[in-house]
Amino acid sequence: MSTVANTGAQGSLEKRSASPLIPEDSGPPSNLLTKAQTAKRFKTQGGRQSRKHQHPKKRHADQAILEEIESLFTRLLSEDEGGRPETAAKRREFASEEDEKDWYNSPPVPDVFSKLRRRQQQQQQQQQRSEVDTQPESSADASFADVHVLELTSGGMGLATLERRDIVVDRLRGGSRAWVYVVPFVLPGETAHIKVFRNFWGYSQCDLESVKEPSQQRVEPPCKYFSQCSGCQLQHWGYANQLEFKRRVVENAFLLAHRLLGSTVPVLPVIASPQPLHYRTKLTPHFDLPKGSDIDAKDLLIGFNHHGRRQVLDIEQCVISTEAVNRGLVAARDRTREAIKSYKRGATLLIRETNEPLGAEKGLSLEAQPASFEKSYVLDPKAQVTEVVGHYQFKFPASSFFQNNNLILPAFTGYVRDELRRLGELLVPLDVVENGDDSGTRLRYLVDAYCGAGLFGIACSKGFEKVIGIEISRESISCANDNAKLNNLSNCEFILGDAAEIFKKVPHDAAQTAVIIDPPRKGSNPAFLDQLVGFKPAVIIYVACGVPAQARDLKYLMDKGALVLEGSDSDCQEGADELLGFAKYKMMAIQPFDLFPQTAHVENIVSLVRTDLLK
Ligand SMILES: C[S@@+](CC[C@H](N)C(=O)[O-])C[C@H]1O[C@@H](n2cnc3c(N)ncnc32)[C@H](O)[C@@H]1O
Repeated sequence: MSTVANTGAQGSLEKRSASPLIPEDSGPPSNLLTKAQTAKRFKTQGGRQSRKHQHPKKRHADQAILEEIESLFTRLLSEDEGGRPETAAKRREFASEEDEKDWYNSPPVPDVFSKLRRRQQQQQQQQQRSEVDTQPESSADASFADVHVLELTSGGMGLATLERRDIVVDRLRGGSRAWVYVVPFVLPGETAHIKVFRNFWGYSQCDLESVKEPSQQRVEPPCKYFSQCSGCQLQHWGYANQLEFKRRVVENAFLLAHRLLGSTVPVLPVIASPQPLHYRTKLTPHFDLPKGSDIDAKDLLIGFNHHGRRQVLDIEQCVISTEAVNRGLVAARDRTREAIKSYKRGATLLIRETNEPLGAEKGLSLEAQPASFEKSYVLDPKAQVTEVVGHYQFKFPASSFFQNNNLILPAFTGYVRDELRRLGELLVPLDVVENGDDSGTRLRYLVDAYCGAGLFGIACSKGFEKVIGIEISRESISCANDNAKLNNLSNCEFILGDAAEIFKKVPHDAAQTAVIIDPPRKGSNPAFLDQLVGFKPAVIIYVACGVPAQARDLKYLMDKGALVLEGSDSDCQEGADELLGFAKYKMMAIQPFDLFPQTAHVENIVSLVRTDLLK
């Protein structure tokens, strides 16, 4: 099978391979980020710290890609040595800052833009000199190459090198380094023909021209827009392989980026979405309308960003979205086209599925009711949407936050509920501590921080005396309180505010309290985390849609001494938490979930317990 992603002149490789593409005397890009820079990355997930004084190629490079390259090299070395990642630290450093700059300033591929300019100039000169031979210079172009894909980044981009894996490992072992090509829509182990379109500090961004040696794991993408639409990254990979890839993404984020885990807490296999297609309950296609343009409705492009172009790709159907959402997409496109004259600029449309339970009496719990729904869609952002998760109903405005894969939500919330029960049983029962008898239960209170419309607080409320949620969106908090009433729950209260403030408002004994946190993709922040471990809840369940940010937050707790790894010295410092003013936690499980099949996104749930309360 050979996939052609782009058409374009096939470049000659002879010219390129004649010169040494990878400098012999070169070291790995091990010092791309200093410790201080890494610390500053806390502020944003992407680590966009001030780059004013950096070299332009480094300033514009994607820091996340640089880290992934670093992580890949570290792993290649450690795998090769059959040992722990730490062994990679043996690599030779650059001799000097100048040495480092020189290497990054002269990538093994020439500056593609200056080359293009030179070629244009040559062509002009040639045309001026001779009117007879107008044949342009052959498409021999050093920006084409065949590369070997070693791995995918957490965003699903291939990291490839000119040489095969074993030669790259040899180079790394010898203290040398390899230039990396970042290529979309490829798989590990494949050989791809690529075209470089931009060079950065240590890597080149490429278009995929064709797959020369496909992986056996490659499958036919189910969507005709795949490789043009920027929405999905993994449709060309079998679903089981996607799941294993996501497990490794979590493992790498924890184990390698932050040396967080040691080998004591394995990352569990990813829990799959019940359906790898037709699961998405919300779509937000958009269209552009340049100022003053008088576009014909039939020519209007409505869809998603075209991969690698500043252009909208017209999308008629989306295979990862539900059938109701696809019906809504048709209606939204028609409606927009009909009303095109009323738009002055482009806009983003909203399509959201709503699941009205059939036969459910309004305001009653759905317990014991048949699970049949009328699935329809809404296009108005203010329209009320209903979702049913297990025995609970949730209502919220179409534009506000709610998880977008409702098929997996019973398993997702059920896992958190089971984890609360399981961890509660691992703790010393309350009355043993208080009265010396063992009849009491430990976890009586639940805090749901970043609670949205109350999903986790409500779904896990059973068995808790009191649930308190906090959320910064006024709209969501009002929905959360309404949802508690809708489900006849009198033990739930949702408060408007910043999550970092919640612990001042929790009147309950921390040693009997579990906290669920589910922050946005950028993760939490030191203010919240300090208060969290200062409050000292018995159990913490951290739900994350941004795994790198989650790993960073846990590393913060580890550096602070609040998260201890099994066997580490701080594990045995009895009572130190009393002096320090925060509790110490142990990681009990790392469970990823696949809420977004076919894309590179992964959700991850980490469970922590207070070490001094463990039986
Ligand atoms: C990933 S969503 C999770 C919502 C909810 N747990 C769910 O699963 O439906 C994150 C939520 O955090 C809220 N949020 C963001 N920053 C916050 C802050 N500083 N304090 C409280 N809530 C915040 C957002 O409004 C959003 O509803």
